[in-house]
Amino acid sequence: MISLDVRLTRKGFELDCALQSDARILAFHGPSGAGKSTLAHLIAGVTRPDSGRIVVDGVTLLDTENRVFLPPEKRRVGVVFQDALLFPHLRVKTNILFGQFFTPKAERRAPFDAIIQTLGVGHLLERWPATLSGGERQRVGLARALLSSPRLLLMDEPMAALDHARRLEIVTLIERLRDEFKTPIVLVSHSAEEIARLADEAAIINKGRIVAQGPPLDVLPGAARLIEGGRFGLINSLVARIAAVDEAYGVTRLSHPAGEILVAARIAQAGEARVAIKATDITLAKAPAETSVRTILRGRIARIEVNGNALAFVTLDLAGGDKLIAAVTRLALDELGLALGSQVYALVKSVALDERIL
Ligand SMILES: Nc1ncnc2c1ncn2[C@@H]1O[C@H](COP(=O)(O)OP(=O)(O)OP(=O)(O)O)[C@@H](O)[C@H]1O
Repeated sequence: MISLDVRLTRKGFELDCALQSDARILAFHGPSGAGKSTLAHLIAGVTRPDSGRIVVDGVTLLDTENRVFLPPEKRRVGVVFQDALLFPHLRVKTNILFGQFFTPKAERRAPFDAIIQTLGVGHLLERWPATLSGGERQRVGLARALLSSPRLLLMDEPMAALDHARRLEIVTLIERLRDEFKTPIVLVSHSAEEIARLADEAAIINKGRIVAQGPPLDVLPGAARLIEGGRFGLINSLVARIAAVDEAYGVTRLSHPAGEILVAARIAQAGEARVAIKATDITLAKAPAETSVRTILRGRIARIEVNGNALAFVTLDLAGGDKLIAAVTRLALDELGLALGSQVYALVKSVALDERIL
């Protein structure tokens, strides 16, 4: 879907990035000032590199050697930024229709009605942008971007300006866009939890370089040390089957191949639920002892990533195939004699429904 190799020098900042990806959702992640937005701007065409090449979906957007530079409006890269920039003097409907303005008629594949429906903006069409809430503005911005039948949807911190409820709404929406419209997405995000939930691949950018690329759970632990407070942001996201609601105690039991998960809430829905488990809320044990912890998952240590000096991120292969990352001290690992390949139990003190965390 995307292949790029670009260089750009600014005063005090040098970017030199090469990557290839076929991910449905590729995330750019890294510390502030690393160059994530700059890379996004290079793909969108609003910034020119000193040299390089960018190909999306087989179309060359930029090739300095051969003097190719498609201007932003010809790239068909749908752009959604933190603050959806809508034209204030145009009603919502006209703002959305503007999306296809630069798309040649023959290439206008995006179904207006389906987009309006998926994004739930039908009732907003006659409104003025100034009267919309942040979440509504974001949805209108997305509708406009999708209507351009984009080869790629570029989202730069689309959720940063939203509160928790709106954020969840947009996360769910992005999942639907990915599944229903099949538009590849590049998501710039400083939130490890957002990436773990949405992306199938993450590129970690530090000081203008891509320092790692791979499945989120493989590369996020290494990236956590680059980011202030990063270790607190690592959250696992597991899907488990709702087995029973215990009305007397107000808890819900979920069944996962690695063990039972107990959520301290009544879950009204049936079927499956997605739960969030913070890496720092996990204790590792060699055997499940008598404790108050009620979520105990069986796994094997697949990877140990030392973070700074004291802390280690331990990736477990859980029974059933999921991965789980725990943040524990290196001291504890050594004292327990835990190493690669060890069988362990992950004791989880508090499990939340994913919806509450995001
Ligand atoms: N228009 C610009 N002109 C000059 N320098 C810029 C410009 N935009 C960004 N920079 C600089 O380029 C570097 C990379 O910035 P960029 O915005 O790409 O980082 P980022 O990873 O997106 O950071 P953040 O997470 O804080 O948004 C920084 O040193 C920044 O100060």
